[in-house]
Amino acid sequence: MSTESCRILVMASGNGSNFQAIIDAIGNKISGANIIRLIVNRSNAYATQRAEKAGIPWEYFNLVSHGFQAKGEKDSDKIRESRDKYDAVLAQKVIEYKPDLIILAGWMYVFGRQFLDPVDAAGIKIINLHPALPGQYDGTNAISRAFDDFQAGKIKGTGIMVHYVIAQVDRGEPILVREIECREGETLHELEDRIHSHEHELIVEAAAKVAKEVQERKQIKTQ
Ligand SMILES: Nc1nc2c(c(=O)[nH]1)N[C@@H](CN(C=O)c1ccc(C(=O)N[C@@H](CCC(=O)O)C(=O)O)cc1)CN2
Ligand SMILES: NCC(=O)N[C@@H]1O[C@H](COP(=O)([O-])[O-])[C@@H](O)[C@H]1O
Repeated sequence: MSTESCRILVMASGNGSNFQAIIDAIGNKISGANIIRLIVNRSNAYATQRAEKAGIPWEYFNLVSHGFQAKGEKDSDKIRESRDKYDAVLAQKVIEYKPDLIILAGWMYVFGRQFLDPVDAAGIKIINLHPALPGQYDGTNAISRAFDDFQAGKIKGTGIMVHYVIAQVDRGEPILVREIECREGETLHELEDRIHSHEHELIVEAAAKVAKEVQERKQIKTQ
């Protein structure tokens, strides 16, 4: 029986070290899956270099650079309108590539329903890597916020998770969660490095888990 491969599309905004972890795991820790494309929203994202080296097609698609929002726009209604238009076009773009799974690996843009609803209707799952425990430090700068709270004696540790993506930021169902202790005397940079090394493991574990579920679902459909 032919095994249907899970088609993975990755979205990133920066360095792409988690994207690299996924690339390196394809064919071993992540079986029956292939990365069909990378989409970035920052032109200087090093993740694009990683895609080039790996022979993975990539493209840059940005809210301002591609004409959806005027540079420096401050009007909230215009911003909402431009984000909705960007989301709708991005959704159609992604759907045309026919991924089974979208992995947000340091994708620093909040999707609205104009993206989420069409992608969901197309049966495409979206998962996100976030450097915090469920319900803790939603949004950006999660590691530095946890570091500050540890320094202030408010927490003893933090963690990371991979979760399904829903409209409410970082509140989707967790897939995998890993607690990470904070250490006295550790610098923010040292904590960030330690967390990133755990992330590279967790993102691969989560991608493998979801890709397997997708494969099984596709095999059932072909029977
Ligand atoms: N609808 C959802 N969109 C996204 C989710 C999600 O759970 N639901 N996860 C994020 C990833 N993320 C945290 O894990 C995150 C990334 C970025 C932001 C944010 O505030 N972005 C700002 C721009 C910030 C910047 O450019 O530096 C914005 O979108 O205006 C919050 C959370 C991905 N999307
Ligand atoms: N809220 C989302 C968020 O903070 N994501 C974080 O961006 C970094 C991307 O690193 P990378 O570009 O080296 O993969 C990772 O630490 C990831 O958890």
